[in-house]
Amino acid sequence: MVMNDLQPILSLEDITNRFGATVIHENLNLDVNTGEILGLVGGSGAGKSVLLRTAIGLHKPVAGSIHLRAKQVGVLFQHGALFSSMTVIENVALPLFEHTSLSRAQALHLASLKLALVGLDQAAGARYPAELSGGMIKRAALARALIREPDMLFLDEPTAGLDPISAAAFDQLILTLSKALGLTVVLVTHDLDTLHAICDRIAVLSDKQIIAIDTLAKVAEHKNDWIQSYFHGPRGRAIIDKPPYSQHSSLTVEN
Ligand SMILES: Nc1ncnc2c1ncn2[C@@H]1O[C@H](COP(=O)(O)OP(=O)(O)OP(=O)(O)O)[C@@H](O)[C@H]1O
Repeated sequence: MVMNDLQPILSLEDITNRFGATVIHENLNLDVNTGEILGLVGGSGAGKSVLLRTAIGLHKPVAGSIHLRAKQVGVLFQHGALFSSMTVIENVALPLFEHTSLSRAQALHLASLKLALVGLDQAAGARYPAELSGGMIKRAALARALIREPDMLFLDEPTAGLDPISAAAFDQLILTLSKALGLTVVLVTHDLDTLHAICDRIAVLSDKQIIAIDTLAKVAEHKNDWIQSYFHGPRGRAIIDKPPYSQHSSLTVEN
């Protein structure tokens, strides 16, 4: 309801994570709004993946609290490879095999619907992961993340390893699905194009905390050194200075 939508779907409060003596997060706070696509950025090793794992309950912080109000969560892990010994459709259906009492036939039928949703046909579903392109594997992994009808998706570097055209197509798929299904999305990325094309807000993880969270344009104005070099280096400038995809009337993106 409206009242619930005003509440963040995810709140991380005063989170501290450490491995041995190494502190990764210290009194970190982050709110994710219902329905938004939030991009989480930060230098290598800043703790983005650990934060994502903390949010979904796979990593227990040494201090702080997590309020996750999503009814169902889907996750696409950074190295979320599909099982090579199973066909693509079996991989997508796997969470249903494991977590529901659906029959095998029912689970496979639902998996085929999810494959269609992400733009993969039956022939792709019948193949083994090694027989798919990188872009198709990402799509299959996304179908698996969607199989239990999540209202929130966590994506760890969804476009890593994709060529620019496949990455742009995957960005647009995430955007379309998010808006069509009302999904809240948190995505960890190094991809400036992704941030620019689909993220409503950007959160910057640096020095163990979220040091900025706002629109791309506003975050890029922040005086922090990492933000300046990330958003205003040669790659960042090209992105910041161009209009979002939605204003590129002639752009078509295909896989
Ligand atoms: N299970 C673990 N045990 C010990 N150290 C860990 C563990 N998991 C992560 N770390 C350390 O925590 C730090 C943050 O790791 P994390 O993977 O979250 O970084 P990241 O921001 O996602 O980096 P990248 O952008 O390179 O993927 C790193 O120094 C990493 O070595």
